Amino acid sequence: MSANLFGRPAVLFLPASRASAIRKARESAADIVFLDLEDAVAPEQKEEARAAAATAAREPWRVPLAIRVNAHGSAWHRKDLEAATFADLVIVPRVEDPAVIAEVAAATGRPVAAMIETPKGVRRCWEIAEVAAALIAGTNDLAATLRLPTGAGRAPLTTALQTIVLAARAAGRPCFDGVYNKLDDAEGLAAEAAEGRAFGFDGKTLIHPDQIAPCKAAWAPTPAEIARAERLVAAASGGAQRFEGEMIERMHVEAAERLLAR
Ligand SMILES: CC(C)(COP(=O)(O)OP(=O)(O)OC[C@H]1O[C@@H](n2cnc3c(N)ncnc32)[C@H](O)[C@@H]1OP(=O)(O)O)[C@@H](O)C(=O)NCCC(=O)NCCSC(=O)C[C@H](O)C(=O)O
Ligand SMILES: [Mg+2]
Repeated sequence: MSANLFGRPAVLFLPASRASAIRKARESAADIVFLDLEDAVAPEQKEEARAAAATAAREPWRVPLAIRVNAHGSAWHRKDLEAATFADLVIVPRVEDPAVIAEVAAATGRPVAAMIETPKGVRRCWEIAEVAAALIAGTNDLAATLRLPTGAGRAPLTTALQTIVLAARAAGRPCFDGVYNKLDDAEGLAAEAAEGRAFGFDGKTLIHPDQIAPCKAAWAPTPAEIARAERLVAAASGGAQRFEGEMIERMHVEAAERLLAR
């Protein structure tokens, strides 16, 4: 499957080593599932996780199934690529060089998405977006590599997040926001998801099934947005005009049509 990743806001990560999570993900309302072989899996479980990911990826899924391999240059990367040949999409963490994407695509024959999670990755984000199937913000690693103090929040990440969205849009690729670590804070998750949508991301990566519904709600157009879009499309005359006290032009009509199509 060469999956269309647009219009799929809820992207669920889970450790491939955790069988119960794979079962839960299959039954969940996630729009894309990422089986992780990297940071969610302890070194002594890498082999087992790789085998489980390959088995899961061979089975049919209702949604696109991705495998996140260990970083290029790590001890596990090469073997992970063999498992990833069964997935719809391969995710490569800590990408800093577009050549890595080309190499992984050649080795697996699969579309390859890049995680941007270091300053060097942000610096080459534009080139990476040209060859990657999607961009994903790795906000934990970004915070770590920037040496942000605990609790610094997202303000110091603004330039990186906006660069990821700009690079993805310039290349016509989908892009996904980073994860929200606080498992029991549905309100905080909803706020961060709304912020991600406002930034321009196509969706958000998630770490627990309980985060799926608030994420989908954040990306779903509200009844008020839908009603306004319907009125705007009906009123559109082709050029600049007054609409409910605001100027609208072609791009506003196109945005309203996109929203209605969703
Ligand atoms: C964070 C967790 C370790 C919490 O686990 P736990 O406390 O055991 O959760 P629960 O008791 O609430 O679990 C209840 C059941 O739900 C299943 N479950 C839990 N999480 C998931 C999931 N993500 N997907 C599917 N199913 C899930 C459990 O298996 C339980 O099932 P059952 O036993 O049948 O009742 C855990 O939630 C977790 O591991 N989350 C994902 C971690 C992960 O994938 N991390 C990698 C991505 S984050 C990252 O690295 C981003 C990036 O790289 C960056 O730098 O920012
Ligand atoms: Mg990371």
